[in-house]
Amino acid sequence: MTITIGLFGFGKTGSVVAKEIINDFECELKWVMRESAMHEGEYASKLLGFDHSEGKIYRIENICMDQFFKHNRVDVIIDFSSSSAVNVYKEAVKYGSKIVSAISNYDQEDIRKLKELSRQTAVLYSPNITVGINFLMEASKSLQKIAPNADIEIIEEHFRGKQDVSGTALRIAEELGLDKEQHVNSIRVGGIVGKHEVVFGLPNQTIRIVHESHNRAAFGQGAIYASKWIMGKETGIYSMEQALSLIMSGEEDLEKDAERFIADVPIKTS
Ligand SMILES: NC(=O)C1=CN([C@@H]2O[C@H](COP(=O)(O)OP(=O)(O)OC[C@H]3O[C@@H](n4cnc5c(N)ncnc54)[C@H](OP(=O)(O)O)[C@@H]3O)[C@@H](O)[C@H]2O)C=CC1
Ligand SMILES: O=C(O)C1=N[C@H](C(=O)O)C[C@H](O)C1
Repeated sequence: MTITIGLFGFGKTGSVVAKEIINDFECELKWVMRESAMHEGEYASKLLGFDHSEGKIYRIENICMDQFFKHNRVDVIIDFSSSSAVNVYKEAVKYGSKIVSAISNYDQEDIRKLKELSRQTAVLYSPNITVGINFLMEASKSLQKIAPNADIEIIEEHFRGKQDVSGTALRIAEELGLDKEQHVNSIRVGGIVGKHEVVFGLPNQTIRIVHESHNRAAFGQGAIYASKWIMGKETGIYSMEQALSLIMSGEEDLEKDAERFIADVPIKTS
């Protein structure tokens, strides 16, 4: 069964996520929503070098919310745009769409609205939607149990233009019971896609657990994994940890799932 997807955001990350969705045989990109008029009415697939037409681009201010979602219903909305988009896709939920939000730093009112939507549909929210960062979180929690007296610092590194503190790093601090203001250290240099390091300081040695996203395709693969997982879920709010729980518990073979992440998925030609 093909999963139909509506994508919010076609920027640094959304444009790469769109390519991953188009490349996935089990998914169909129905539309892309963006803020500016750039490429409005064109197809994301054509802009990304495909021959076929998939993922028509719309400008958010030019759509009639209710009519658009009524006539362009999708199974899952994936959000790589901004905090405020939640005010828009609440209309889509009326037509049964589920939500996978990757927005890393919601403002308080918008995160409340997102949680409100989870009363009507299944919502998965993750500030870092890669499979690997969830392994880092589990490993860090395990190490903290083994070495409860270690000093712990979190270092997050991103591209120079990233304004906000990494939502992932804040989540890691929360999971480890650390003061987010005191123990998250941000570095902004060059074009770093995303690196998170948890440093455990012991009297005579240091242990570091590091996750690095080398390509924004990692976020697309994580969002697609989450979209496939959420299809079978009832109304409620979910995390990426929950979506990966079978893999994390060893009950599911990552190798089997890793095919989605590491195999060269043949590009659609039709
Ligand atoms: N959870 C995760 O693992 C990850 C999360 N992120 C998060 O994804 C978000 C986007 O990151 P990034 O791609 O670097 O940002 P960019 O600024 O490069 O792209 C943002 C995109 O969203 C569009 N946009 C902004 N506001 C709206 C809106 N209200 N409705 C529809 N479209 C909108 C913009 O439109 P236009 O192009 O027309 O201006 C643009 O295409 C950030 O919150 C970032 O933290 C990023 C990577 C991984
Ligand atoms: O803005 C980004 O690009 C990223 N944001 C997320 C965050 O703030 O944690 C995740 C990823 O590291 C990339």
